Amino acid sequence: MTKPQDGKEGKEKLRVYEYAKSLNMSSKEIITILKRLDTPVNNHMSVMESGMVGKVEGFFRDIKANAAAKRAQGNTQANTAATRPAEKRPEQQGVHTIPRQEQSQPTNQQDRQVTMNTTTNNQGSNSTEQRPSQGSNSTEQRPSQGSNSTEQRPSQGSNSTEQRPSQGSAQGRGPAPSGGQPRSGGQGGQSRPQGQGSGYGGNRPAGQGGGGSRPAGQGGQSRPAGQGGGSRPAGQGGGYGGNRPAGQGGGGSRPAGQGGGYGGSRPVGQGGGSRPPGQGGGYGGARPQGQSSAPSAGAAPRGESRSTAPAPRTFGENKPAGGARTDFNRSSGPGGGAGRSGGPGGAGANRRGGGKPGGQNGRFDDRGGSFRNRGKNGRGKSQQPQREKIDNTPKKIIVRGNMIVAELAKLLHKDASEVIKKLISLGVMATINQELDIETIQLVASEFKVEEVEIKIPVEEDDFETVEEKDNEEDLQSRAPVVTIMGHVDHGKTTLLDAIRSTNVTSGEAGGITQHIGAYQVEINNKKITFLDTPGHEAFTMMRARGAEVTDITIIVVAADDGVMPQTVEAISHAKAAKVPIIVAVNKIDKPDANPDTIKQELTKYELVPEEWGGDTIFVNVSAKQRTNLEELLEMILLVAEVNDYKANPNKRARGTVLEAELDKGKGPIARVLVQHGTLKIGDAFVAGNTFGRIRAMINDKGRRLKEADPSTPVEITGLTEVPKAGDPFMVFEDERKARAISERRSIKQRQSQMGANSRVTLDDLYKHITEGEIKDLNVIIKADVQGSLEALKGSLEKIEVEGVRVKSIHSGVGAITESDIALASASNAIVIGFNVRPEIQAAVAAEQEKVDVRLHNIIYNVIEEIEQAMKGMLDPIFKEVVTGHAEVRNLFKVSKVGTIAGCMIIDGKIARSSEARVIRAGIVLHQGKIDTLKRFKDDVKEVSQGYECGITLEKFNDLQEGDIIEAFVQEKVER
Ligand SMILES: Nc1nc2c(ncn2[C@@H]2O[C@H](COP(=O)(O)OP(=O)(O)OP(=O)(O)O)[C@@H](O)[C@H]2O)c(=O)[nH]1
Repeated sequence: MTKPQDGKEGKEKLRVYEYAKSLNMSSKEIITILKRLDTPVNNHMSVMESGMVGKVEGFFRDIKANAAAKRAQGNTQANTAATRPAEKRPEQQGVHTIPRQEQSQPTNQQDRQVTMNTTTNNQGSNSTEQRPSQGSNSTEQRPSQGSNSTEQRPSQGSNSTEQRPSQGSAQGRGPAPSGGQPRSGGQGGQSRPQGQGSGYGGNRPAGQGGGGSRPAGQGGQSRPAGQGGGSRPAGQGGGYGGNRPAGQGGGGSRPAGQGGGYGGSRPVGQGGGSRPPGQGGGYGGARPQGQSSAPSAGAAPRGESRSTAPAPRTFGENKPAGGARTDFNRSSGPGGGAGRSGGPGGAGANRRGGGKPGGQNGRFDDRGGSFRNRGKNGRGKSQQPQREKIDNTPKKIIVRGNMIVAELAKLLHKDASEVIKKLISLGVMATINQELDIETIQLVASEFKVEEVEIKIPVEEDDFETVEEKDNEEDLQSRAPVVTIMGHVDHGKTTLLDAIRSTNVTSGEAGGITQHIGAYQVEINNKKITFLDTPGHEAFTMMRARGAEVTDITIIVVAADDGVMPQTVEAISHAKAAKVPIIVAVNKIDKPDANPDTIKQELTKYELVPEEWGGDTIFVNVSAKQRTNLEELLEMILLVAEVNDYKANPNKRARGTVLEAELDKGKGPIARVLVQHGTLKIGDAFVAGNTFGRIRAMINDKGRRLKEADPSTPVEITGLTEVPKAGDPFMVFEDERKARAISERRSIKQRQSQMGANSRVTLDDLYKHITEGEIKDLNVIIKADVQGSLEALKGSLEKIEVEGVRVKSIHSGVGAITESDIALASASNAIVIGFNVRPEIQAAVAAEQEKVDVRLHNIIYNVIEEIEQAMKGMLDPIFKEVVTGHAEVRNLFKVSKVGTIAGCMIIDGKIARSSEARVIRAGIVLHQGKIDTLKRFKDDVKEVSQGYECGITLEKFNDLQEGDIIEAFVQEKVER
């Protein structure tokens, strides 16, 4: 006997997936079948060991055989038993009866077994049906059966394996009288002893046709003599056409129809000979074109079914002539070769290519276990109510953002491969792990006929401060403006705040003792104004740097007797950077030397031009001390507020900003917050920064307990679990649990981001920001040692323009770089340029913390070049200055020939003999050069660390003074 499979295997290693592909099946199906056949494999890459192919083919054959047998059985029964109406399962009708029969037949005992089997059955039956379709009438009937099996049986489900077997036996044909033909349990694919049943190939070693192994006549037992293997020529084994020697085709010898199953697979001409083309039930199809056709006809006893009809579904048709589809088929293939293993028999056959027989091809579906009708329904069934392909595609899907193909497939109840195919048809080459954007998801969903795709992008509640809530215009109501008072030291900010607070308390609360809660409200003309209690631009900018935009209006206080001072200018810069309207309060006009007009004049330099001079800045002359003109100032604030129309929606959960917070011995953590949106209520669960809590109590600036606080109201709250920070965002959530979860996630995120890179602009990544369009202006803060350098530098920098990006000086001043400069840079995404000045210690620390880029220079040309190159993306600093330590000059010793020796104390870090040094006096760099000598007592040393005294002399510089700071630094190579 030929063992086609063997032959094939001999050529090359056949892997499961290849084999599956050749059968147009999935690897999973083959793996499942192999498992059932007790020859499990690991995965789709496993090699199909010798014999496996045969087993699988046998398995298919058996299925075919079963189907054929069933048919035969049906016939027989029809003839005989009235009891078995089955036979008459004409298409539809069979329905009723058949089921019973089958069920009745083989016991259900083993049933249950796997739907797969059932499936198989179906297939078998299907094939049968199809044939019929092609073939004569009888055929059709069967089909019906087939169909029955498919759909109805399901119910029988149980029948599965066993039944078939029974059918198998049935195939044994004829006799299989009483359905009982006891298919010996054996028959059922797996359960059958090898070779028995009409030989469900399954157990049989590949290539051994059932015939071979079957004891004569077994096919057994059930088969009537002649039909079963017995009658078949050796090797033909139950219908394994393949095995049959060419020409032998069981067909001939087989009683009609029986050969059934196999015929198809037989090599051309062979089995065919005897069978009518296409008959071999499922197999006919399998035959390479032409081959099958040949003989066939008539031969098949059941001429009916197979009869003429060209193997209908046969794959054969689709396949290239002669070429079998499956590998094995091929092997035996074309040559019409004698027995190719009927091979793929039934199932296989069904599947092949177009091959799927009239659609019925059943398919094993391990998953569902159920039979899936794939193709179009076979003709044979034409009249039968086709079973609707179950379309389990959901009508609506909810998309919560991008997802990968596998996730989408799951959502659509599809195989990933189906989705991938669809994507390819849409021109998108995707892999199973490829992420799809929402648009593509919608497209694919519509291709699968999903009626509705709901997009639900979850709101990023963890970063609630970044979420801008849009309110409907009709929900908005006017709110009090929030005002911050800024100005130079001693110009009267505090006095002004106090004066306003004490003279303009809300009506009805006059005389009430105001509490310090970070802000307070006054009322004038029945309108409220909220003043932030912490004057000064540092606090203001600190808030901004933390992302809190609290202030609506700023009041710059300038003492009329003092004029515009450095901090006045800073305050103006900060207010402008925040794009907040400015009102100038010229204070201390009660003083005899007060000269408000000079102030006005000076401020025009900063683009603050009074209205009477054609500008748009409101100036109000006041005396905080004597409470003069305070009302006018308040009215001006209301005027600005009116123009800007500050509004908020009070009818939603509250959001705001923490103004101050502390741990109170009696109350625990308390926070003073400004409600900015919505209404805050007692009992509300909230998150403040990285902490959370539930409002236990609220008091306002008059010390009164409140139950609710609407927009622009400052309140002190208790009920926190920890102390938040000033500037922290505050928001109410539906419950405490959620608030806790969010606060925890925020803490984690904050820790992570602190470890991560900074997002502030630096000269090193400036070009990237520019090219990405993130930057339109390069904000700079310039500090210089003298006004002249400052102006020169500022003028030169503002002339630079690269690719439409310009340098914008948001603040400039004379003196050391202060913490306030860093805060402003941080809040305004600016870089700080120091010309011949150094950062104050606190400023250096703040710059480090806030990741503000501070560039220190002493040659204007270098500054310009550095900025220009950075803007062109050419900046490639190779070295970066690293300050290693500072020494304070405590004593001076003048030694002739040596020069001035500075007796120093290392106040931080260390100073190495090899490092460079600069001399700083009051924040100004006086000298920069090399260290000449570094001694501890009389010894030269390489370096001296913090806390130790030492003697330092500098090259070419002797003009040291006590109190000077010697800063040591080295140039380190920077990895870019
Ligand atoms: N004559 C006069 N003196 C005033 C007026 N306003 C404030 N002063 C005085 O100016 C001094 C400084 O006033 P503050 O209110 O402390 O000034 P500040 O701007 O808050 O000062 P810092 O808090 O140090 O920044 C105090 O002695 C006040 O009494 C005013 O309108 N007229």
